[in-house]
Amino acid sequence: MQNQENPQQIAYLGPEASFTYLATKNLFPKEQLIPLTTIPECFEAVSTGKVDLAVVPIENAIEGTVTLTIDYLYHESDLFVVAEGLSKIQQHLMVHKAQKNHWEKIEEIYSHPHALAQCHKYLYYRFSNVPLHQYSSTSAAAKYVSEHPERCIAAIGNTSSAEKYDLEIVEKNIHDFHFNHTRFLVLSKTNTRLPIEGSDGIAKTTLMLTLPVNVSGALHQVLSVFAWRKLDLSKIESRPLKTGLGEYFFIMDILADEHNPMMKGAMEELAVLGCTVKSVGTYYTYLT
Ligand SMILES: O=C(O)C(=O)Cc1ccccc1
Repeated sequence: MQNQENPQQIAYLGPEASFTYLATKNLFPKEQLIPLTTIPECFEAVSTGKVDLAVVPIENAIEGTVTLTIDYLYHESDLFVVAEGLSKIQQHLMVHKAQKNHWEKIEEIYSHPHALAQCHKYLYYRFSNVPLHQYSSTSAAAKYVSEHPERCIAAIGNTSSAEKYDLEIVEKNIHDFHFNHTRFLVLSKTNTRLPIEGSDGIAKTTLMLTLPVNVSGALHQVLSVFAWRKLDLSKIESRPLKTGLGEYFFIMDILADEHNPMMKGAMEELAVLGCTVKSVGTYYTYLT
């Protein structure tokens, strides 16, 4: 995944030291990394060819799906997923060093919405009356705190952010559940998966699917297409089609290669059942 003579340009949800940055740096240690402010900007940078690839968060073990990423994948782009990064996530409370002796009187807390949600119980019991502010990333929040030494405010994020923006970590591991991992997707304009080397070697295919309208048992039929072929689903989730209440598309992760004959058969059978189905690619998982 590296090319020293002609480095690839890889966009990620920045700024530097975000969780996405750490995953991206791990996946692409030799490439040129480009921080962008939002997930839609990452999609656009790949779609318009400004960068070769982009890395965005897709799902957290505590807080669930990053809906913006799923929705952009379905509604707003024709991009493919070419790899997945899986990272352990540890959230810490940090303040400006000038405020380190007053941190128990914090007046405002800043972070990415997923990070705030991962620490919901901690914040509820420890800082119940303190306003929470959503920021585009945990590192953007840390940067903001570093730029306001006169204010008794805090950010929630990782150790790299604390180091990069010279903040003091005042409480460690404040996420509510010990098992805290996030999946990140590597997006590309072409359906060319990253090499199997360094990955877990298990092919995963993500499908986006809509059911035929007003067919009783349609979801049951879809599931049986995979069940009798013994194709293992690792995820199924519905999201609004944005055309009306009760209208959804489904995201399904199948632990099989899209070129596997059983998968090809499944896709054909789904079409015959009246589903619209699109594969956004088969890819491998890399621990980051
Ligand atoms: O805000 C960040 O640092 C991100 O990269 C997004 C995110 C937020 C919380 C957990 C994992 C990723």
